[in-house]
Amino acid sequence: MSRHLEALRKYSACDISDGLLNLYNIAHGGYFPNLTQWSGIKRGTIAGKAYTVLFAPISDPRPEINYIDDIPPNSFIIIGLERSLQLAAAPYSTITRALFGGLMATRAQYLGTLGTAVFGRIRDLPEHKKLEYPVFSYNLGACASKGIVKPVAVNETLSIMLPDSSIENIDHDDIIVGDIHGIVRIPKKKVDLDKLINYISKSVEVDEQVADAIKNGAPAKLSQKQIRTKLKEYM
Ligand SMILES: O=C([O-])CC(=O)C(=O)O
Ligand code: NI
Repeated sequence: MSRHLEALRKYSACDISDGLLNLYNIAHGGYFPNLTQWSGIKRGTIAGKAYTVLFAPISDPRPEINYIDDIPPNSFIIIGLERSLQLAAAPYSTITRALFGGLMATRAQYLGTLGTAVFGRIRDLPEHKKLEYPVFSYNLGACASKGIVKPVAVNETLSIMLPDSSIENIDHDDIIVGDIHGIVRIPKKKVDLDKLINYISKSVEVDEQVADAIKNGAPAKLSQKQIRTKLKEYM
């Protein structure tokens, strides 16, 4: 695993989001809302390279592809539905079929994939739990995807609809960090990873100092303001 992925695993999705917002002014700190982590929570933070998979309606002219058998190690599989199938509000998609299941997870894990995030439904939850394979999704489902939607492309940019109907993209090889809070995208085109990781390490250190001050009776707002000024030199 690359040095950057190893380093990012030491932090929470919240820490990464702070860095992306404060250092790069990235919208929403790179966070994609409304995903639940259903399994693999014991593994802690997962940081992998986005391996994007696009699902389209069965009527799409592109043929169905096999995306699962040739995934590079340290990937984070990101499954998205075409724009026309997405909703801004719950349940976030018009598709009730599950896009990922236990057999896919078993293969992904065998290939050294670190986790899967599905902007839609997943099934076979007990299997993901037994594998301790990290799976994130909007919701659960029972029925397979066949006959309704199909995977049509890998490693193309995915467009994900947010609750305000705006669109955020995920590109192939972006770094995706996931934990119990959901997933955060580090856009490879915008971010210097050494600079980001250095900032996050200082920011976590400073937050520990703020926590110590608060435990000793100092007011929270004032402590945050005073102690966090130290971070300016890393920006
Ligand atoms: O059959 C499917 O569509 C997916 C599935 O359940 C599995 O991967 O186990
Ligand atoms: Ni299954």
